[in-house]
Parts: sequence; structure tokens; C-alpha cells
Amino acid sequence: PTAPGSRSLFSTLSARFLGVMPAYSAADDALTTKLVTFYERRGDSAAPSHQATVLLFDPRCGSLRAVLDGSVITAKRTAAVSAIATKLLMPRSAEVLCILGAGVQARSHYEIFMELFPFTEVRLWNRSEQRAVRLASSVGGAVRVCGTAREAVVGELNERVGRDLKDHQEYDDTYLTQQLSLKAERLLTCSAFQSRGERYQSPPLGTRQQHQSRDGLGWKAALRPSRPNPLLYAGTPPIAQVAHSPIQPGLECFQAGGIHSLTGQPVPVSHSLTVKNFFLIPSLNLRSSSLKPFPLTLSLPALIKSPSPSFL
Ligand SMILES: NC(=O)C1=CN([C@@H]2O[C@H](COP(=O)(O)OP(=O)(O)OC[C@H]3O[C@@H](n4cnc5c(N)ncnc54)[C@H](O)[C@@H]3O)[C@@H](O)[C@H]2O)C=CC1
Ligand SMILES: O=C(O)C1=NCCCC1
Repeated sequence: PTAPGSRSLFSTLSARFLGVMPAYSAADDALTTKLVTFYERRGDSAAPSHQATVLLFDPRCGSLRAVLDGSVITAKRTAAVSAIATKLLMPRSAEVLCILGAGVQARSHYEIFMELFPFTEVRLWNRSEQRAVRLASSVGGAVRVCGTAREAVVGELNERVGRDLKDHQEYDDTYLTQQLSLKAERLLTCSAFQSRGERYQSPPLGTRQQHQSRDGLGWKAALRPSRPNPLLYAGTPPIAQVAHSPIQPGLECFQAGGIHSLTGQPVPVSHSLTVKNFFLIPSLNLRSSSLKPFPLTLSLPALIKSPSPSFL
């Protein structure tokens, strides 16, 4: 059996982290740790945002046996875990893969997702279109580069659900996008981005209740009072809305929906999540600053109204 140790994070400056991720495998007779730095990328930096090294020890005597590059394992393992979760959770009707972000994880997710699942269409959005075009033209198959995250998520389904747009004008734009994409059953969204997010202003309880609709088309929302600034909710929701497990203080932003946890414990997703809405687990709360991870999570509000410069 393999036992992941307790992961820890060290941060010197805002948006600069060193993660230590130990594990022991009796089966492989391996004691190891990954060391990974992740820094918010600056415009003038050529360094990758995530840089990893794996140290391998002899578990009997504790001696260091090997120092390995950790970039490939980080790219492939992360995408592989997303793929496993997707295999278990994806609605059968999903045909469209939507990737938000065009970095390392976007590529590795594209590769494994296209190998394992029969998507008929891939849509890609990145805040700098140039990078999305570069990724799209370097992968094997056809990828449609979209001008906005909304287009990537809603896409041609716009027409199908256009009626809903008219019917629900009392909702703000962000909320509508969520509603529309919840109805977009063919869509699987896999996001790979990091962002300096705004804090999410949770609407007052009871104003934004959601439940599954009887017709199975997605969620219906309870009416809520209209707001003067519809983008008031831009940002990420509180972690409590996403995961119910105890979270190691300070690591909230690294919790993914049941997929990846620096506490070493699986993070159960909200009981209200079903196959119809799992791909819209909102992105995660950010205590101090900037990194918002997670493949398989989606924060449309943050993406649509990203406050960061578009240098990537
Ligand atoms: N759960 C896990 O095990 C792992 C999670 N990750 C997370 O996956 C995400 C992607 O990582 P990489 O692909 O390696 O990073 P990367 O630096 O190669 O790519 C980041 C992408 O996000 C986009 N982006 C950055 N800030 C943005 C913003 N404010 N608004 C919109 N788009 C923005 C960039 O344009 C770029 O396309 C990161 O959040 C990272 O922390 C990465 C490795 C492992
Ligand atoms: O390499 C990993 O695993 C990471 N997990 C969460 C944040 C970035 C790196």
C-alpha cells in the first residue's frame, strides 16, 4: 500500500509557495517526497509557474537514492486523477470538452481526456488568445479556440437555451452563465488556471437556493432580489460550499472536489452535487492571495472578470 504523508506548504511571499508532498510505498519499497514551488507568473519571467523535484530515499536506511525531475509527474498525475474522477462522475451524454487555461495542465488534461473519452468537440479559452492558439495548433486534433470563457462554456448551446436567457432576465450575467452551462449537459468543463481572484461575496442565505429541476435539465434557481451590480458575486465561493471535510488551516485554496487534498484526506464534495452539476463545482476560496488551482473546478465569475493582467 502507498501512504501519502501529510502535505505541507511553505510560503515566503504572497503567491509564492513551496509544497512538500511525502509518500511511502511498501509495495515499491520507496520512500519519497515531491518538492514543488509554485509562483504566480510575472510577465517578465520565463520560469514555469510550477517547478517540481522528486527525492527518492531508501526506506531501510534513509539514504537519498535519486533526485528526479518532477515536472512530468506533476503534469501527468494531476491530469490522470482528474480523468479518474471524470470517468466516475461524467454524465454519459457529455460530448464537449471545454478547457479554460492553456498552460501545462491544459495540455496534459487534453492529452489524457482525448485518449480516454469520446469527446466530439474541444473548446479552449485562455485569457491570452495567442497562447490558446499555440496550444490548439500543437495538439493532434481539432480544438476550437474561443474568444471568451462564456463562449467556451456555453458555445453553440446558446441557441438551444436562448429562451432561458430571455426567461431569466432577473438573474445577473454570471449567474445566468452558470445556469446555462448547467443545462449544457453535453459539456464537461475542465479548468486549468491560476488566478488572483477576488474574494467571493456570498449572497445572503436564502436568496440563491438551488435545487435540481424535475425535468432533469439542470438546476432551477429560487428567485432572488435583483442587484444593481450583477458582478457583485465575482470571485470564489467559500470553501464550506464546496467541501465538508476539515481543512488544514491555510490550505483551503488547494482543496479540490474530492480529488486532491493537501491534508492527505479525500475531500468529500457537497452532497448536493450530482452528475449533472459536478462540473460546476465552483472554484475555491483563497485566504490570502492568489493561486486558485484545480482542474475539474470552474470559476466562471473569476474567469470572466479576471482582474489579473493578460500576460500569459
Ligand atoms: N491538484 C494538483 O495536483 C495540481 C494542481 N495544479 C493547478 O493547476 C493550475 C494550472 O497549472 P499549470 O497548468 O501548471 O499552470 P500554467 O502556469 O502552466 O498555466 C496557467 C494557465 O492559467 C491561466 N491563468 C493564470 N492566471 C489567470 C487568471 N487570473 N485568469 C484567467 N486565466 C489565468 C494562464 O493564462 C495559463 O493558461 C494551477 O492552478 C495549479 O496550481 C497544478 C499542478 C498540480
Ligand atoms: O504538484 C502538486 O500536486 C500541486 N498541487 C497543488 C498545487 C500545485 C502543485
